Amino acid sequence: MECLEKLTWNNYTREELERISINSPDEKSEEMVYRNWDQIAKPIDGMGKFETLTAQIGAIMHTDQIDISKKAVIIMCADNGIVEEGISQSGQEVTLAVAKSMGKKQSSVGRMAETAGVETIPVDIGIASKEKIKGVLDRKIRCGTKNFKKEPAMTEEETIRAITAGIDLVYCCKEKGIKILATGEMGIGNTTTSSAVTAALLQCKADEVTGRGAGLSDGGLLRKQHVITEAIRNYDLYRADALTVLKTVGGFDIAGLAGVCMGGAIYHVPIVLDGVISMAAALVAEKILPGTRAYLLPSHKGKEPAVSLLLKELKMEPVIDGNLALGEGTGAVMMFGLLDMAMNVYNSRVVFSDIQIEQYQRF
Ligand SMILES: O=C(O)c1ccc[n+]([C@@H]2O[C@H](COP(=O)([O-])O)[C@@H](O)[C@H]2O)c1
Ligand SMILES: Cc1cc2nc[nH]c2cc1C
Repeated sequence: MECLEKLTWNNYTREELERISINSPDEKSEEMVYRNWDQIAKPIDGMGKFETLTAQIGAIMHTDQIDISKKAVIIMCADNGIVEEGISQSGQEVTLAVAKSMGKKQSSVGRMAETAGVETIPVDIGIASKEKIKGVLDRKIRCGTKNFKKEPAMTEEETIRAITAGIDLVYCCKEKGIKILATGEMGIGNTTTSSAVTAALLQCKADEVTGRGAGLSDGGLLRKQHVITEAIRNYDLYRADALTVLKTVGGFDIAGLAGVCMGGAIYHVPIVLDGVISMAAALVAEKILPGTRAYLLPSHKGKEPAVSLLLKELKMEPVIDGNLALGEGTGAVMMFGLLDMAMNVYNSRVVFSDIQIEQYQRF
């Protein structure tokens, strides 16, 4: 646990961060996982997407002897200055309240994690309060971002510190014996920042990617779309690089989660993505460190409109299509439950000879 108590890394400069190179996952291990699945007494490809996902996990871990028994969800909690513009149904105080509940393992993700046997790691990366929260790791960069309608949300130095915190947490979790991680977040206003980042990076219109978030009136939705459109125009974001987009209209939570994605790629830890905020962070990570995508697994196709475009861009096909819009890492933790079932089949090694049947051959 000690490693998790404080940041163990120095911060990067932009140049140092961009110079990190990501290796591809191990194709031999991937092939071996597929071969093992074929030996199990079941129809060929019977486990569908779970065969692909577990082969990806094997490739990331460089083994076909897959162990994902120890799992955790890293939940980046932060506030967003843009909330001043009336783009969320909820007030900023909700971020602190839910983070406190997470510290007691009582929020939605806490209950789901209890069912799935997953550790929750809530992180204060920028909640708008000076309060130390029990059960929540302190990686606060600042008490909330600036209102991006008026000025960039973060400085470049703050953005890179948040990314570094995410990378560092993956390292600490790996040291602790955690084999696979999920991403989660809590932050009122973060569907606005995620939609803005997505629109800028995918060069699409705000109304294509902007939804009602945690529940928003028709008027609120129009305001949200307008704020994003104006920011893209005023900061010329269709022509900006990913780090600039992130610092201008993103948030500490998205930056921290982009760091978690990068950490997965650097330390060979599979990262299961949650909803729209996690996916926007994944896109940022892939743009800054190409190749990161291969270390990321989708979990669910959520309700926010940006999700479809993000999934297409990241070339991901999630298993769960639940219209979820909860965040906190709930969809990713749900996916852990399904992966555990798939792994139980895989590791049981009940092969064709066990049931006195000749193994099917692929044709
Ligand atoms: O994960 C998602 O896809 C998702 C979709 C809609 C809302 N949320 C959660 O709702 C909060 C953001 O909603 P909003 O309307 O304040 O931007 C934030 O705490 C997210 O965890 C999350
Ligand atoms: C209560 C509440 C809980 C949440 N969890 C994630 N986002 C949230 C938004 C609200 C409003």
